Amino acid sequence: MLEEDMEVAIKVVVVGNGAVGKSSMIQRYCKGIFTKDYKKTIGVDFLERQIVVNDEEVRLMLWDTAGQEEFDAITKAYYRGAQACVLVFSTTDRESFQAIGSWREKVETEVGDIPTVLVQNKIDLLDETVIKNEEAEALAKRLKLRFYRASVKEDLNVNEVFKYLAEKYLQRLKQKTAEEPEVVHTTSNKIGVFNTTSSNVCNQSSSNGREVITLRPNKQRTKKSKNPFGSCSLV
Ligand SMILES: Nc1nc2c(ncn2[C@@H]2O[C@H](COP(=O)(O)OP(=O)(O)OP(=O)(O)O)[C@@H](O)[C@H]2O)c(=O)[nH]1
Repeated sequence: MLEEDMEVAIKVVVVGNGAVGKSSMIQRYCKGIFTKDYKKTIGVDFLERQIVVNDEEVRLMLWDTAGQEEFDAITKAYYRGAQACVLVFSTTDRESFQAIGSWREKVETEVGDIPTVLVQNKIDLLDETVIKNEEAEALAKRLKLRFYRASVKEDLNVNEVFKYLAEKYLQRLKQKTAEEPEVVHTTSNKIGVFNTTSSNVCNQSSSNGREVITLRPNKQRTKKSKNPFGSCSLV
């Protein structure tokens, strides 16, 4: 553990065009289910799951943002305080692939450089693909991002995406802690280590002057659950 009674919690934003499978990915990961129905996300939703990475208990808070531009103003506000990001496009939707650069910019403008991963979803529909493998790989290389081909439907590579992000985040956190040891004690909330002894929500300013909404869980929510999906909740 990084510190006794502390829990690492990571806010992850999942972004990309409408209907690429963002809500489905989060539902698959947190609830273990897949539905064929398409229900457009209005604004944002949020689910969470606890995992263990390198003996470290990590709580992933997955923020599902709407893909439609009409919700841009709302979703952008929710990028703030994000500590990791999943950029999603669909195998059968060329526009969603072309929009990845602009999604990355939107997130970067709000939160800077955070651990990010590029995901090509719906690879079960490879017969209908409109994106060449080389193109997708070239994009990942250009953006310097780890790239996963996934199928939420077939539950392929979904766990890997979030595990990678959690590892990457922990790596950065440890680096930061080694460089500035006091950071965990004094500004722990900003870097995702939550004190589990209190239960409240507070706002504070981040280093770039923006407001950061800090969620502090109570002790109960940090207890280990035997059911991997037991700690999911819809807010
Ligand atoms: N074949 C296939 N269909 C998928 C997969 N993932 C999601 N879908 C379907 O794609 C449609 C859109 O999925 P959503 O998860 O609602 O998409 P979204 O990105 O959250 O959409 P917005 O809320 O509009 O931003 C749904 O009908 C899903 O069932 C997949 O891996 N394979």
